[in-house]
Amino acid sequence: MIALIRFTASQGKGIILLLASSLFSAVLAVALTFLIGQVVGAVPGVGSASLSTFAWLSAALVAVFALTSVQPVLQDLVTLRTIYDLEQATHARIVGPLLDSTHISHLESREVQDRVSRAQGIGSFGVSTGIESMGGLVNARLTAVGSAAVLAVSFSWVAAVILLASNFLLEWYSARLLRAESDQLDDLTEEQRRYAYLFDLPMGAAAKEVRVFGLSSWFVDRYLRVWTDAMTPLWEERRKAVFPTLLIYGIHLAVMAGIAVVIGRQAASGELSLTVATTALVAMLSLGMSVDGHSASRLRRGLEALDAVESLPGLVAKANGPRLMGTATRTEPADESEPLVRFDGVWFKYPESGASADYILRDLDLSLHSGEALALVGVNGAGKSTLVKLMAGMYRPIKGRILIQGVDLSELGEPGIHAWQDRIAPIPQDFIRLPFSMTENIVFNSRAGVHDPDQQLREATKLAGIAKLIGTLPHGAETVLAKTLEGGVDLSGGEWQRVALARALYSLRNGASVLVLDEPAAALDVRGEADMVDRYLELTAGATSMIISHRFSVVRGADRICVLEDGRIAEAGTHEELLKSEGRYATMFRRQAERYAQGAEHA
Ligand SMILES: Nc1ncnc2c1ncn2[C@@H]1O[C@H](COP(=O)(O)OP(=O)(O)OP(=O)(O)O)[C@@H](O)[C@H]1O
Repeated sequence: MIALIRFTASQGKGIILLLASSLFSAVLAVALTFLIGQVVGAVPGVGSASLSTFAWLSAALVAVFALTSVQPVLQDLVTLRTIYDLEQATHARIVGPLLDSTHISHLESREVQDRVSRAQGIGSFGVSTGIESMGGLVNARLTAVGSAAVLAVSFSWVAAVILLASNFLLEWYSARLLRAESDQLDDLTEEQRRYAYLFDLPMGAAAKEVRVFGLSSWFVDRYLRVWTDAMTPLWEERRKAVFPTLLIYGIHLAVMAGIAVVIGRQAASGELSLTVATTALVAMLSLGMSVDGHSASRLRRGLEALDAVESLPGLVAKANGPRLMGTATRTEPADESEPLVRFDGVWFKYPESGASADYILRDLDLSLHSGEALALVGVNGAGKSTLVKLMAGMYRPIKGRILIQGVDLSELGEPGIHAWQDRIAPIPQDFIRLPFSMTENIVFNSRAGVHDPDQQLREATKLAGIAKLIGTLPHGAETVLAKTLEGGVDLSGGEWQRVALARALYSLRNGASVLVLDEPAAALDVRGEADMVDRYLELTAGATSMIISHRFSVVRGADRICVLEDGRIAEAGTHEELLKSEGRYATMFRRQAERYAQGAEHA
């Protein structure tokens, strides 16, 4: 609770307003109780009060009643503002540690994913719902205390204590019920991710395939099955709880009815005046209805969500291995003779792949020299993309070192790794496709400080072969690349690949010096591929480059080609040298060349 208040207080005055508003609401509830009794007792002809006293009391009652009616609207305004600020702050605290790290192991960690789900609030019971409930709970508690005091003073402290005990029983029970339910939901974070994924997929990434293969009903069926399987135990628990719930609520109602009967009898026998009887009855009703097990449970969930938010940075750090304590930020050469990148006896397998999984890279040695155009080939799953991710410092080797111009990546602190990552201009296989303009897709936000960014953009798009395409777009380079947005267009896979190439070339002209192309021609047609081959040297001019491709036409122009096999570099040399040595490369190249030749014959 203290943590929640501290967190809310850190977001500004919202918490003070929220608590003040709850206090005001409780004061109004008690005042209403008191005034109803007084007004009834002062009705002309019933009590001894004068007409003017009755009029004043009635006016006060109407005023309090009016305030009671307006108060929820004010409370909503305060709550909405506070919740809005809190949701933003919570979101920033969740996303911050996930995005801040230079590594990405945490994004593949199930433990981190579960913690993120909890931080966001499972079953939508998050930090902000907890805060919202805190207001309701404070209100309920103060109303209960005030009403119990009025009941004790006006009627009987025994009745007040019994009703408080009944309230407590009811609250304890409903809180227990909700706790059991939310604990069950906690165990379902993976299932929730699975059905959320199945829900999004047919409307997003797999929209086209789902339709072409007629998978719509299969997806709906699958989604419902996963969802039903996940929810069935929850419903079963709810079903089992029906009878005990009726029983507990029945006891509570019986207690209230019992007190009402005693008050009524004492009023009828003249032991209680009409004012006191009415005050006691209203106080009893107000106390009996101030039970709020839901707010208490939601507050507990909010605290748990806050706990998850606060522990997330530690868990992210744990998933990425010991924190980078290195202080080196330099990635400029200490020794000019050192290669730009050197893998030195590197062993690697993915952190989440388990102890029994085989290593993907095994004692790998590889150097990439400044200004060199290096190509990496190997069969599917050989570990080429993995090697690039390691080179970019997104994962750490399990054994061995990766040196950047003589400096071990593990000796660089986070700023050093950031600086190194800034020097890499990549086109990964699953490159980013932003639903923004063509310009934003290429330059991101890096126009500031760039000399003549428009000219640079023109050069990059020309070199990537999309200058003509931009000319045909309705708003030129400012056209939004998403059909679902107004004025937006959809690009073909090959066109997107050229946009990604333009992005890499633009960043190469603005500080980056290492071009990494992972299957850059995968979506290009024959002419596009030939064009890329012809201009390979032009594309990589002035840069150090690493190109990965299964298309040998693309890699043959590289200064050096390395064959990755069984986790290490099995062969290395120029295209001609490797052909001459009649090894693995030569076999793969000839097989592909034959297929191309056969294809040409049949064409
Ligand atoms: N994030 C990951 N977590 C666990 N295993 C992974 C992950 N990414 C890749 N792998 C596994 O690592 C191995 C190497 O994958 P990688 O993508 O590096 O191969 P590749 O040589 O680039 O393959 P391709 O030519 O098909 O692109 C594969 O067995 C793959 O299943």
